[in-house]
Amino acid sequence: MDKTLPLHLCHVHNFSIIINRSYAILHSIAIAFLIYYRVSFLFQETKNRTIPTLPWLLIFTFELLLSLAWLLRQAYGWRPVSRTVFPERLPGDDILPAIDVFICTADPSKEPTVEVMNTVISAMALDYPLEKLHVYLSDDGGSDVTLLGAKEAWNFARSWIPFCRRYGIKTSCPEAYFSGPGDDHGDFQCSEFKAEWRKIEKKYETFRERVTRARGEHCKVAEAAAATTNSRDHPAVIKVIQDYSNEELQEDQVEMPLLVYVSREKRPSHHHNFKAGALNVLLRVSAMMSNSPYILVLDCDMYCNDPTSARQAMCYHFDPEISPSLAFVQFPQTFRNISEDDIYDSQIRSLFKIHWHGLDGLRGPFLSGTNFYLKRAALWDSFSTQEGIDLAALKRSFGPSNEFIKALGQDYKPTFINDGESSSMLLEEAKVLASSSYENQTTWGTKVGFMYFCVLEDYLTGFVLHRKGWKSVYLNPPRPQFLGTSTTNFNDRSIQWTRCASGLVEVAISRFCPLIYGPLRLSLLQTMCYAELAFLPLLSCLPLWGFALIPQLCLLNGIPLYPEVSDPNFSIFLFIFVSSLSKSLYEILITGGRIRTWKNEWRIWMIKAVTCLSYGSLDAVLLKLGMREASFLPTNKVTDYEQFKLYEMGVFDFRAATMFLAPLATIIQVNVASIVGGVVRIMVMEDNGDQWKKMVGQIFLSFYILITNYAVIEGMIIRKDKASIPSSVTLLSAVFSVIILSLGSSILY
Ligand SMILES: O=c1ccn([C@@H]2O[C@H](COP(=O)(O)OP(=O)(O)O[C@H]3O[C@H](CO)[C@@H](O)[C@H](O)[C@H]3O)[C@@H](O)[C@H]2O)c(=O)[nH]1
Ligand SMILES: [Mn+2]
Repeated sequence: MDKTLPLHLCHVHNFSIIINRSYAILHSIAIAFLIYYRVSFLFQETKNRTIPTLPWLLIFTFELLLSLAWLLRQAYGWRPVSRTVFPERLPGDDILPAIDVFICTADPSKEPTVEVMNTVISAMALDYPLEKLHVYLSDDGGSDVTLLGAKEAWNFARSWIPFCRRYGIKTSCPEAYFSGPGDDHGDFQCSEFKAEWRKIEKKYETFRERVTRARGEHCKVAEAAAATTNSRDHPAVIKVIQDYSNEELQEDQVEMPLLVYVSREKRPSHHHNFKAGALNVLLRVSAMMSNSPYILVLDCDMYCNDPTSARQAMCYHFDPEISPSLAFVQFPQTFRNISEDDIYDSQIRSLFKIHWHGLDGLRGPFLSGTNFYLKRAALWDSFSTQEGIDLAALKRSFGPSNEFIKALGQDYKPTFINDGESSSMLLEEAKVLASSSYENQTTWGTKVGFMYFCVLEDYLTGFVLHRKGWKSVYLNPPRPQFLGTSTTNFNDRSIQWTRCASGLVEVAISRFCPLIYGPLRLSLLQTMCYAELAFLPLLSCLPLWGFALIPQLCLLNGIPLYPEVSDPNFSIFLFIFVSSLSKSLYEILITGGRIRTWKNEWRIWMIKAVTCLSYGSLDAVLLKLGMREASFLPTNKVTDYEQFKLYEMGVFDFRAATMFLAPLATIIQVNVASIVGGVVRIMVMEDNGDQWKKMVGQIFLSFYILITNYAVIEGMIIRKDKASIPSSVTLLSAVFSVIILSLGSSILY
C-alpha cells in the first residue's frame, strides 16, 4: 500500500450548504411571523373576535406541529457530503480481514426461492479472497425448499464464481446477468467466452427450473396443510452446504466460499423477535465457524449488483485513523423495479438520495436494515472487551456457551475444518446457540446484538450504536452496489409503511425517545435527525388530518382562518407555501428527479399521512397499552404482472384494503362538499366582496388538495376498471363525510 495516497475522499456539498442554510433562515423567519400572527389573535379581547377560538387554536396547533417537523428536518441539510473510495490502493489480499455475509429469509411463499438464491450466489461471487468470505443463510421459514435451493445454489456457484472471476463479470447476480442487456463481459468477445457463456446459461436454466419446480410443489403442499406450522415449531437445523457427490465435479475442485444454512429453533412458547432474532442467531452460529470481524447484512430481496462493495467498504474499515470508531459502512437501498413515475415512492428517494448524505456529514447515516458492512465487535456491549472481566458476568450477558465466550476475543479463529471431529463438536455447539431458549436471562437484544425493542431493528440498533459513540459512513457510488425488489402496489406499500410507522412511533413514545435518550451523547444535529424520523408519523398524520378537514369545515360555515388577500399577513402564508414547494423541487432536481417526481411525492406524502402513518401511530399506541402484539409480516416479493403494469404506467392501483381507501375518499368528498357549499354560501349570503377575500386561503387549500389528489377522484368517479375504488368504499366514505360535515359544523362553533 502506498501510504501517501488516501484510501478515500470526502466531498463537502458547499453549494447545497449555502442553499440549505439560507433557506432555513428565511423560512424560520416566516414561521416566526406566522406564530406572531396566530398568537396576537389570542390576545385580542374576546368581544372583538369575529372568529371562534377553537378552530383557530386547532389550526395553530397543526401549524406548530408541522413547523416542528420542518425544524427537525433542517438538520439533514446542515452539512451534506459524499464520498469516493480507491479500493485499488488497499493492501494485498493476505492482510484483508475476513467477512461473514448474513442473508435472512422468512417465507418461501412470499419470497421466491430463486430470488433468494440469487442473493446468495451474488454474495458468494463478491470480489474478495474466497477463504475470507463466508455466507450464512438464515431461514425463518424452516423450509425444505430453501435448504434444497441452497444446495442447488452452491452447485451452480461452482461454475458461476470461476466464470465471473475469469471474465471480470460485474453483474454477479446470475438472474440479472442473464436477463440483462448482455453487455457485461469485459473485453472478452472470443469464441471461448461465448462457448463458456452458453454453458453457464444452460446450467443456470437447469438450476432455475429445479428450484422453481420444488417451490411449486412445496407451495401446493403447504396450501393443502392450511398453514406451514413447521415455520413456527421446529428444532434448529444447521447445514454446511457442500456437495461433492457429483463425481464429475470432484475432479476439478474449485475453491468456494463457505455456505451455511441456518434455521434457528422455533417454539410457539418463545418469542422469536423477527429479523433481529434471526440476525443474533447468525452472530452466534457464525462465531463457531468463521468469526469474521466484519459482517455484511443482506435482505433476501437485495442482491449484490457489483462485486466490489466489500473492498469499497474496506477502504474505511481498513483505515487506521477511522476504523477504531467506525461501526458500519452503509450503502443505499436501491431497487431494480422502479418505474420512471414511481407513484408510491417505492425507492424512498429522499432518504437515500438526500437525508443520508446529510447524516454522513454529521456522524454517519442510520443503519438501514440491509447493505451494510458492520464491525462485529461494535455489537458487543463495551464492557465485554474490557480486560479482566469475569466469566460469570460474560455469561450473564452472552449466555452459557463457553465456546461462544471464547469467540468474543478479537483474534479468536475457530478451528472449523469441515468433516473433522472438532468441527462436528462446533456444529453441535452452534445448534445450542441457535436454540430458542439460549437467550433466556441474557442481554441479547437489549444490550448486545441487534435490538429487539421494536420491529425496526435497524433504526434502533443504529441509534444505540451512535449513542455509544460509534460512527458510520455512507457510500453511494454511481453504480448501485446492491439492487433490491421494492413493493410496487398500493396495498403492499401501505402495509409496509404502516409497519414502519408503528416501529418509529414505538421508539418515539418509549424510553428510547431520541429527544430524551439522545441529547447527552449525540450532537444536537444528530439528535434532531433521529427525532425527525421517530416523530415523522405523529408529526405528519395529525396536522394533515387537520389541514384536510378543519379549514374546509370552516369554509363551509363561513369562518375565515387565514388573513384576507389584501392583508400583508397573507404573504406570510404564501411565502411558507411557495418556499416549501421550491425547496423540495430544488432537492429533486439536483438529484436527477423530474417535475413529475415532485408532484408525485407531495401526493404520496398526503396520502401516506392520512392512512399508513395514522394507522401506524395508532398501532404503536395500542402496543404500548398492551392491547396488541407486535408483528412483522414479510412483504410480498412475488410480482403480480398486472399490478406491476399499472405501476409502470403511473396509474394508481386501488385494489387495497378498505382501511387504506376510505380515508382518501372521505377527505376528497369533504373537500368537494366544502368548496361547493362554501362558494354557494358566499354567493347567496354575502353581497359585498369581503367574504370572498377572507376565504381565498381556504378555497385555495381545498383546491390544492383536490388537484394534487386528482388520482383519487379519478379512481372514485371516472375509472371503471378493476383497480378503481369500489363503489362500496365510496358509499361508506359518503356516510363518513356526512358525519364529519354535520358533527364538525356543530363542534367548531
Ligand atoms: O421474522 C422475520 C421477518 C422478516 N425476516 C427477513 O427480514 C428481511 C426484511 O423483510 P421485508 O419483508 O423485505 O421487509 P422490508 O419492509 O422490505 O424491510 C425493510 O424494513 C426492515 C425493518 O426495518 C429492515 O430490516 C429491512 O432491511 C428493510 O429493507 C427479509 O429478508 C425477511 O426475510 C426474517 O428473517 N424474519
Ligand atoms: Mn424488503
